[in-house]
Amino acid sequence: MKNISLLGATGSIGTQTLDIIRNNPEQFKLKAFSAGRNLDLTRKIISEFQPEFVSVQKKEDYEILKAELAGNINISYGEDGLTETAVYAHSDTVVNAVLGSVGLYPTLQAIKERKTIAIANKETLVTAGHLVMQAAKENQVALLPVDSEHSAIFQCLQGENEKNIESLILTASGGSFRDKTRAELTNVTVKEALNHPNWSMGAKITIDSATMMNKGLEVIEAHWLFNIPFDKIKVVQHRESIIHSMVEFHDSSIKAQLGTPDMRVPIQYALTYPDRLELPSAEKLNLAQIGKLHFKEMDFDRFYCLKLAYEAGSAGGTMPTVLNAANEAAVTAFLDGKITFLQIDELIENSLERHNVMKHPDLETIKAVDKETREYVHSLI
Ligand SMILES: NC(=O)C1=CN([C@@H]2O[C@H](COP(=O)(O)OP(=O)(O)OC[C@H]3O[C@@H](n4cnc5c(N)ncnc54)[C@H](OP(=O)(O)O)[C@@H]3O)[C@@H](O)[C@H]2O)C=CC1
Ligand SMILES: CC(=O)[C@@H](O)[C@H](O)COP(=O)(O)O
Ligand SMILES: [Mn+2]
Repeated sequence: MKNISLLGATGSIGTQTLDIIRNNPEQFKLKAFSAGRNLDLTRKIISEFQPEFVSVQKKEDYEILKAELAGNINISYGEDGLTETAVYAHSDTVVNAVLGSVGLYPTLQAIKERKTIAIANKETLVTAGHLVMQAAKENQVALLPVDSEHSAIFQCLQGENEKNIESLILTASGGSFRDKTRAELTNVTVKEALNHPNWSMGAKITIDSATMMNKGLEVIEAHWLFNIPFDKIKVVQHRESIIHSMVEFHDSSIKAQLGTPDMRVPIQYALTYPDRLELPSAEKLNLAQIGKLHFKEMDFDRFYCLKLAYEAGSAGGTMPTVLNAANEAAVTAFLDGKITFLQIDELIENSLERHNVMKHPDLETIKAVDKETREYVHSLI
């Protein structure tokens, strides 16, 4: 039995994780979870899973729940509450499915408590991958990828020696606007941007997918998870999202992991690794029915955010922290209707250009750079 703390239970990854827990009561028990502002779903999760601990984002929601639940469950709130969820004493496994770099500190604390970490929250690895990987190594904690591309690479690497890797090849669907030219992006709407061709996901990652920043964040995530230099991490456009990613070896052999686009597969694998469980509701892949798969070279001028991410990742130090914070602030502004789609890359590029990189930043420096970058982006909007 795995006892689970779930960060971001009310989100897209969070609710799919709950599906897996629901369908495998002998294997998994939800001990603690965090939510953001969705109180209705929070109540439903408490009622169905009867956890011991819950945390919400805001104090006012905490007060409401506290009155309703009358001492039957431990409740907390805010960033402290997220960390309390992550380090909850009766949990051995943390699924980090919260959104954004707010997930960094809880992850570091959970690692110190020697919890196994299933990580979907890529912003945490982009913001301070060096701190997370160092903490995981020092505490001998497993960091299991949930992101579909990284799960694919992780699966391809089973039984392989990392010294034989030639390159990692991440696949990119191209997102909502993949068939538009850059000029055609001038007047696109939030509603259009939220219409991903293959995946049903939270709003922020769907916009990241449309700008191709999602793949940029994933390149940096892969660099940290698999300890591979940036010049050995490639991206290829693949519109069907059937091949989730590949590993090329020195002898020119390439291994790929395939499947229909369903995040429950990588979530479940992170929870059962090195074993597997059945997932009866997952649609089986029928290649004969699909007939053709398509691949295309990445165009770095068209998908400018991917270029920015490679540059920030290669510069290292605090540069990826700036990339992530500027992107989080710009995407929120786009979703709120305050800026246009093409202003997202502009704001990120401005933030990167003015930043003097600091090498080997500690947690306090990371937090300060993250905060200062968000303030800078807000000052430009
Ligand atoms: N969705 C997907 O298929 C994939 C997602 N990922 C990554 O997983 C992470 C989660 O993505 P996704 O599930 O799509 O996102 P969602 O927006 O659907 O869910 C985010 C979750 O985090 C909570 N949350 C948001 N902000 C805060 C905050 N400041 N404090 C506390 N809780 C907060 C939300 O609460 P509430 O809704 O209650 O407000 C919700 O539970 C991201 O890092 C994303 O990049 C990676 C691969 C695939
Ligand atoms: C499901 C998942 O892992 C997402 O990160 C997905 O990969 C987004 O697709 P694209 O970024 O390739 O459009
Ligand atoms: Mn992904």
